[in-house]
Amino acid sequence: AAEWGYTKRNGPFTWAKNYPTAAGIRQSPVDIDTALATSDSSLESKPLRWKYVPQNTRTIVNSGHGWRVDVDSEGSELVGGPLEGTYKLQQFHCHWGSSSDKGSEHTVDGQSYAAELHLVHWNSSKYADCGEAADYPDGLTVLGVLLKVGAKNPELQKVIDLIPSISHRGEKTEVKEAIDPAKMLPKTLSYWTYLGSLTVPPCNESVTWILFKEPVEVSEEQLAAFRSLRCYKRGEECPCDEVDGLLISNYRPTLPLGTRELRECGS
Ligand SMILES: NS(=O)(=O)c1ccc(S(=O)(=O)NCc2cccs2)s1
Ligand SMILES: [Zn+2]
Repeated sequence: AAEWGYTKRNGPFTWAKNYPTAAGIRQSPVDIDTALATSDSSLESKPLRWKYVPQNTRTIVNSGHGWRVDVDSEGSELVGGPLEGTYKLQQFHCHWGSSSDKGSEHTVDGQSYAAELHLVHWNSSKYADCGEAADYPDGLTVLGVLLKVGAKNPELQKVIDLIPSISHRGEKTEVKEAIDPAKMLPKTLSYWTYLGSLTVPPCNESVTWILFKEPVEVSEEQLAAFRSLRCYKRGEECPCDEVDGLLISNYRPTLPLGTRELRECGS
């Protein structure tokens, strides 16, 4: 079957054909209608806490759908806020658009940001690994960080420096200079949280989303580097009808929140 992607032929509006969950009622991303958000004292009473081991960022890979930094989960942990138990970091990656007026997956009161960073965690209190956790409603938690155009982001620059060596699908390389995921998070830790899904096929409805309110800055040049990734393998012809197979856009448009609760913590 033709591999899913982000073009007219294989993009988000075609995914439900091969991945029926993509048509579910607990899908992500969503538009954050800030007027709908309810503040919840139980969230305020259990501050979100994380611990990452920068030396455990192992490899960066071109998945064909973007770049992804795979992490050795050991030593990491995310607890508190809406979470029961302990979650461990599995990987982090990003979504962007063909120009900086769009590219984030979540929108806030209808406003898109230039990109969105996702730190993917799995419930190590209940499941053996990320793959198993992805099949359960409380299996995964993704920390989302909205990226807006501004100053060059020094921590993300360590990722950008590696992009030329993973220009084509399937290419991967060691991350030699440790990347600290904690340094990519905003200063203020206010967030929105709701129950959703993976934003790529198989779109498992197993994600507790935690989206920070404060955007983090990234430069236009850094966004341009993301768009230089190719969605096809070296030596193969370009399958996608994207301008010479460049991954210029890899965000899923928003889905309805429906009857789901949207909670917030912090102003
Ligand atoms: N945009 S997002 O944060 O929702 C992600 C996209 C892909 C993710 S994954 O690489 O963790 N695969 C998820 C898995 C599927 C099956 C076993 S695990 S998480
Ligand atoms: Zn993502």
